Amino acid sequence: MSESIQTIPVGTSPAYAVSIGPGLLSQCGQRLWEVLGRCRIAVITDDTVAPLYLDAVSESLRSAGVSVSSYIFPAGECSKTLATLSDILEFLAGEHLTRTDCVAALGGGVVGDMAGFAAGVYLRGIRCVQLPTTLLSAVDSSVGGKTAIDLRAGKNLAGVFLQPAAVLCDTDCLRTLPPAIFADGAAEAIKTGILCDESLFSLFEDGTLTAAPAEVIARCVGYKAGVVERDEKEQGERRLLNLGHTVGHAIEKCSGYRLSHGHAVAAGLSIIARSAEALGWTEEPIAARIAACLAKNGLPTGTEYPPEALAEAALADKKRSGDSITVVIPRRIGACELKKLPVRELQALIAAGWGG
Ligand SMILES: NC(=O)c1ccc[n+]([C@@H]2O[C@H](COP(=O)([O-])OP(=O)(O)OC[C@H]3O[C@@H](n4cnc5c(N)ncnc54)[C@H](O)[C@@H]3O)[C@@H](O)[C@H]2O)c1
Ligand SMILES: O=C(O)C(=O)C[C@@H](O)[C@H](O)[C@H](O)COP(=O)(O)O
Ligand SMILES: [Zn+2]
Repeated sequence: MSESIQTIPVGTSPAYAVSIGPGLLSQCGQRLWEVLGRCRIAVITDDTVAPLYLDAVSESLRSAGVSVSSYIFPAGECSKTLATLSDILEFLAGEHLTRTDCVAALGGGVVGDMAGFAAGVYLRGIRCVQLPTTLLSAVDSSVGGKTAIDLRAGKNLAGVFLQPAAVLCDTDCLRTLPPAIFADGAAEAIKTGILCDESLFSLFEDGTLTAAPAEVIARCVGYKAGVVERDEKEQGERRLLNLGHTVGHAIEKCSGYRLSHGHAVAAGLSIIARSAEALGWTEEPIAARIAACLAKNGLPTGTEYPPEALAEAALADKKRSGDSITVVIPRRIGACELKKLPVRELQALIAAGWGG
């Protein structure tokens, strides 16, 4: 194995490894053979990623003796639907994949969530591997086993937990990302810094990623792996990973999913930081520093959708339980906490941080 590849173990049951470094897609055949053994692989990808990377993946798998087929759907959040899930499931069945076979998600978080969901329910569950190609999928969505589709009622409202059998994160893929899509990943990495690591947050403060992306990816994955090992099914601590998402998901829904997840989460992070500070819940002033960091990375720090609309959209949040909702509150950069509120107080909480 190459020296420049870092490997992070994720101690869930079953356990798996996240490999991070250059050239991994062209080595995926050999690497996946070692993890999966003899099987057929159905590669699920989108129509932006396919022309860039599908040939390299298919060729590598075939030269390792793996039989490959592929399914391509239109890129973007608007494909994260029951209709796409149904099409993927019909494809897997039409290809006669069996319980010993595997789905490979080649793409960003949308492909990862769709392919993971399909693998999790096809034949009541077959294996899945994640081949993330966006910064967001590298730092966040390829690890931890959440999969989902959006429903008319809200974001990510149906899904299953399915830990991948392996994650191969080829950092060369990040070179073809348009700046706005790179920024989406920065939003989740900045979130991770606010959750656990001020020095990770600081890497983003001058607006250019000064550390190599592989280092940032490894630090984000290392933190997420620990949280997921302790709370795989989100009974407690894992809810912290939703920092900025109660408002962020509401913004995505209000925009008709035209605003990207990363951009919406950035606005959600800024709003909740301003709210927490205004209500005296932070240990020190943090909101201006968080907003400046996000803005330096080309991300929004607010939204046009009013607090009433956001609070209404947030009623579908999975951290709601009856008349209560648990929100993630930043205390300082590097430490956050969960706070349970009556749902009726959510609009006032959002309003406290809404203006920029
Ligand atoms: N499961 C989880 O834990 C988790 C975590 C975070 C986010 N998510 C989900 O992930 C999704 C967002 O993921 P995303 O930001 O990767 O969006 P995405 O998957 O829509 O990718 C963004 C765009 O980039 C294109 N693209 C992908 N790789 C590329 C490359 N290397 N070069 C050029 N273009 C490329 C895609 O085709 C798409 O058009 C949301 O649906 C969000 O809910 C899930
Ligand atoms: O892995 C997690 O747990 C997260 O919350 C990571 C989030 O960045 C991600 O967007 C996740 O899909 C949101 O989860 P949801 O359960 O609120 O849909
Ligand atoms: Zn997210």
